[in-house]
Amino acid sequence: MPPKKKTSFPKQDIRVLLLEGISASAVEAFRAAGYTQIEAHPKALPEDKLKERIAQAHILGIRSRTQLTAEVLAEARRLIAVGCFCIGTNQVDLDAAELAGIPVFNAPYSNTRSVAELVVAQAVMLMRGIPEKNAKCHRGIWDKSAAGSHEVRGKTLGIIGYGHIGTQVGVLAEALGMRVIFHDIQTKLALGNAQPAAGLDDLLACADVVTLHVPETPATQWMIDSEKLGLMKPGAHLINASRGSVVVIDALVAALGAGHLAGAAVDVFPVEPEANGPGFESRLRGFDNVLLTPHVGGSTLEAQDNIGTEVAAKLIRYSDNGSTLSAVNFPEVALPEHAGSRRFLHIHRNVPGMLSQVNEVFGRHALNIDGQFLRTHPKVGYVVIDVAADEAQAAALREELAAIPGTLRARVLY
Ligand SMILES: NC(=O)c1ccc[n+]([C@@H]2O[C@H](COP(=O)([O-])OP(=O)(O)OC[C@H]3O[C@@H](n4cnc5c(N)ncnc54)[C@H](O)[C@@H]3O)[C@@H](O)[C@H]2O)c1
Ligand SMILES: O=C(O)CC[C@@H](O)C(=O)O
Repeated sequence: MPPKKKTSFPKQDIRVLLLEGISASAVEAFRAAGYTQIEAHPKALPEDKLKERIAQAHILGIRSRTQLTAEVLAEARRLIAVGCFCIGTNQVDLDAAELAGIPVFNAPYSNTRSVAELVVAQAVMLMRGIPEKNAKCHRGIWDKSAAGSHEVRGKTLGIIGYGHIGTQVGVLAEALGMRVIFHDIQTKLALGNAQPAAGLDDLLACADVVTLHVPETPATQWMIDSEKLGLMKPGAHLINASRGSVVVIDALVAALGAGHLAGAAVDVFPVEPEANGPGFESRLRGFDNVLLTPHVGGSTLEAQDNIGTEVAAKLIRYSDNGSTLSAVNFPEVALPEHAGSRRFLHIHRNVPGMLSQVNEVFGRHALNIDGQFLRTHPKVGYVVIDVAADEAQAAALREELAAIPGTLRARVLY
């Protein structure tokens, strides 16, 4: 049998657009998989440019800066998948993407160790008063004093959000002799000697250092406000390397200004600059006892390299094979290889009778189905059908599938 050609998506026609300085390892992965149209930008694009570019892209890679709103996604007529080359996916309207038939992938683990290492280092720096001492030395002031400077050993670290990062922070902190308590909305296996706190307020009242590791959700938005900061121990420290929307900055400024908190380390901000260079504004600027970093918790070469490979592999697998395993917004289907068959992907609104209409299309062509895989979410269904169709049949079948009312995306692989 002659080798089957791809009918609707030859790889050389697939345009991959990577924004925000995604690691070169992603470009290498796409190239190694046979993709040739790969464009990588070091920055995020302004919204008007993004709308223009997303209309042409088949695969889009972003980090935390690019906002994929419903309005932007409405322009994404050709887009088959989005890769968030990071953990957070709050920058994407996941429901709108799903309803447009676009699976979104991320890298849930690859930068977690980098964040955990930074946070533990920040806890040590804050407890020693190093941010002020560093600032004073830069101004030529010698302040050799132990006042306000403490070992972390024996002190209490309170972790809010005991997930992939929070648990690693706890393990590393215990290795330094800290007592670890945590608060999470889910029941979590406590690692080492960590203990769940009786609740958020209890954690805030007990911890010498509080560190935030929650995702951005409606419940975590502005979760640390003046009331919660007021519950923290006088002289305690706050670390936020989660999302800028979790802490009310004006409230933190007030708590620091009043001397209620001894210091803070903040890596994420409610508004972050679009690109590197001047333009970072924050009321926290100018506090010697505050460590400010430009959202670099996960920015190590090791993490970025791994993320590039991991997310590119997920996008390539979906593009080549249709697997949506680990998509964050989409019915998950883990698919075998499909040598010897053509593979049709049909993404549709999850309404009664859809599967029978899909099967009727194949029935009309008197084609036997080699394999069928279906998963649904409340609003969206994803069915994959393997059939031994020739190229002309495949093109006709794809058109007929695309014409079924309620179809969101219809593709044929090879
Ligand atoms: N600064 C950075 O560069 C950087 C890097 C990576 C991740 N992050 C941020 O860190 C967040 C956490 O990452 P992760 O890998 O640990 O995620 P994760 O999903 O493994 O853990 C998050 C934990 O928070 C808990 N949680 C959710 N809502 C909560 C609430 N209201 N109160 C208490 N707990 C709650 C969840 O149950 C979960 O256990 C990410 O969502 C991302 O926004 C930042
Ligand atoms: O790389 C980024 O832009 C985001 C890093 C981090 O916040 C994440 O969500 O993984």
